[in-house]
Amino acid sequence: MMTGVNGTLLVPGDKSISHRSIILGAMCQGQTTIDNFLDSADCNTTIEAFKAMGVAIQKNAHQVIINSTGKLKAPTKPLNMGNSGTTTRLMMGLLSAQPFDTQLVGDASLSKRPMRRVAQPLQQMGAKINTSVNGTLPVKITGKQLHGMEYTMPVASAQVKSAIMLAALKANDNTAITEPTPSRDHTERMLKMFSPDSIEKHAQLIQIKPNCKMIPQHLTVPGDISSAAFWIVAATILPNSHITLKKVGINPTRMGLVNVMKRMGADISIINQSNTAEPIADIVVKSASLQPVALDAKEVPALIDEAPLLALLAARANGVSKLQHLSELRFKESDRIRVIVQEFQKMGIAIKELSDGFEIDGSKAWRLQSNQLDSHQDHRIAMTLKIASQFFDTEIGIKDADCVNISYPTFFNDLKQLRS
Ligand SMILES: O=C(O)C1=C[C@@H](OP(=O)(O)O)[C@@H](O)[C@H](O)C1
Ligand SMILES: C=C(OP(=O)(O)O)C(=O)O
Repeated sequence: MMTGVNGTLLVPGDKSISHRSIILGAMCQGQTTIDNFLDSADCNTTIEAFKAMGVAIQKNAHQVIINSTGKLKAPTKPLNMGNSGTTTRLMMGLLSAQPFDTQLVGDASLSKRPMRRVAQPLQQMGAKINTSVNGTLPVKITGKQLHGMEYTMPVASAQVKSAIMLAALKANDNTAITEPTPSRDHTERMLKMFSPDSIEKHAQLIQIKPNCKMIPQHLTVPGDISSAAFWIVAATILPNSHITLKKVGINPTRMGLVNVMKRMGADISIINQSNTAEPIADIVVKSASLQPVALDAKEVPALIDEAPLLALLAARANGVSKLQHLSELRFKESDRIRVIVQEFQKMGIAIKELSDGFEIDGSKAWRLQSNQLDSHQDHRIAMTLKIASQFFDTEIGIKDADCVNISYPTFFNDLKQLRS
């Protein structure tokens, strides 16, 4: 009998919220403390950037302590954004409005990702930003006094939205941002804590009032639903599974995967819910058989980082799923559409590439073609492939699997614990 995943797990802190807690804490005069901070490569990139601008940040086992004057100093060399799209784009907003110039550089993957989507709206506020000719890093930012603007977002992106909000906090008049499709709203919720007078939100309209008081906070980061997602999927598709994931963030703008999985027939219960600035709950998951599914464009932002896992679910469903509206996946740490197709085909999964997603026939048996898979140095791909590889008796290697350190350094230990 095939064994599944079983037991109780506390997944690490949320990556998006950890980044924002450093950025907003550094903008306050005084001490901010952060419990359950995600100690991962991407979040440490954000810490290092602020240290390079004179902010005192200490880290111990599960707490980060920020002591800031509320003002940043000019860094003495280019700021290294590593692999982190969130750090880069949010910092572009913040740095555009500083009284000094900066340069941002990143690793090979980040240096391919589009930055004009952030540079252009910021330029409308008066920012001076030079990207490479391809619209990528390295980026040069000449600090300026910005003005407010009214902006309707062409792409649903929390990173672009947050960059504009951070720039707007230092502009000389108000800014209004309209989101056609809601994306994760952590910046809005956290800004309401750190600077209640600076933000009003009515449905998809966000209004920012600049130069309001920023108040340091003591906050606890919820468990990352995007990390919990690997176990939610593993427990669903591996027979004889039953897990409980404790204190996971269940912000509705992040719940797309769970909603789609329930439509597919998954057995997921949300219990012990508590409502703080970010709602949290325990998530209980048992094995289930799945129906094929289709996506509505509007639900995609709430599951964008979980799309590789959705492809895996479709590959276990009892029919053909056409997963579309996923073209944003081509601009992540790898082209996640091309890479998922290539690596799933190595496991004999019946998957076809579409311009904006995948067509997957889960009713066809999987047949391993190669016992060496490739993460393409993309953390979410590495973890998705590791869960998929649990279906085979043979040992399967995953190239550059240590890239899980970007968002989930304890992933392999947690897998061992749930499989034992
Ligand atoms: O704002 C954030 O913290 C994030 C927003 C999303 O990116 P986009 O804004 O490009 O959709 C997501 O993919 C990323 O992992 C984290
Ligand atoms: C896309 C991701 O992150 P980022 O954009 O911050 O690199 C991710 O974590 O899947």
